[in-house]
Amino acid sequence: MPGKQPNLFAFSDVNALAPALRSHIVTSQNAGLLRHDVFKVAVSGGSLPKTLAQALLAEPRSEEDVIKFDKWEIFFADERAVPLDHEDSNYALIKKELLDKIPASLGQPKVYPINVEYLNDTQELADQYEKQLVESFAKGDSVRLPIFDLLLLGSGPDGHTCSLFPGHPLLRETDAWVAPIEDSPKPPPKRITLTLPVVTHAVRIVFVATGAGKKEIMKEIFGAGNGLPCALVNEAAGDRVSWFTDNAAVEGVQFPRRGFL
Ligand SMILES: O=C1O[C@H](COP(=O)(O)O)[C@@H](O)[C@H](O)[C@H]1O
Repeated sequence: MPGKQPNLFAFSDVNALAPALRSHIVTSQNAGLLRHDVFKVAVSGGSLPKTLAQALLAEPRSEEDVIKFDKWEIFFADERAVPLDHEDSNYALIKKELLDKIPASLGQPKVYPINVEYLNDTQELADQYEKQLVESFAKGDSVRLPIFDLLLLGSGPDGHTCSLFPGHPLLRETDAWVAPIEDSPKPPPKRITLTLPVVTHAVRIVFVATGAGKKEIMKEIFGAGNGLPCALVNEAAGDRVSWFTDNAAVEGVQFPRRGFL
């Protein structure tokens, strides 16, 4: 892998991982607030929200460690074309795991769910979500891409991230910021997702991958020339990417660059 390499932070377990993940997120938050007085973040579903909640709902260890939720704008890295209270909804998951548990004293984030009026037309669902991004990021100006302060992503056991799946033509999308997918190999089939250029242009990108079930795909992602979506993000974004894993997920994985916290 040429150029700057992604960082890897591996921990004994999720309890050890969570405080380090929090520090990384807080650093990103504080940089975002300095830059534009807001913290623009996109989150994934799957196994991530639980770990994220463990990290973010812990007591701050100092004044610099405070999560300023009232300054957060939370978008979805991908979402399934289902109602917001459906068991497959990424919004429902993050709401249950995190949003509903944020103490009022910490302030509440501005959250951008999909517009469920368009569930039957995934192209329109994606276009409407992109419109929300345009309103938030461009504010009347013309911008080529939305630059998130932070993306919080998962990696599926097939190497997918967001709803960008291995070998799918959507990986070649260069114009749209948000795209529909109607043939997701992982159910449910109809979804929308941030596209690869949006993902790779974020200021920082975090992957959280835990458990022995991720070990084999982690070897592939960090192997040569596999074209897996997670590997494409690593290649394009280099050291703006940080992987937070437990030891079980990275047993036997050769990392070009191992970080220490
Ligand atoms: O379908 C999805 O899967 C990925 C990975 O999920 P995980 O449970 O293996 O962590 C997730 O990041 C994505 O948001 C979700 O829609």
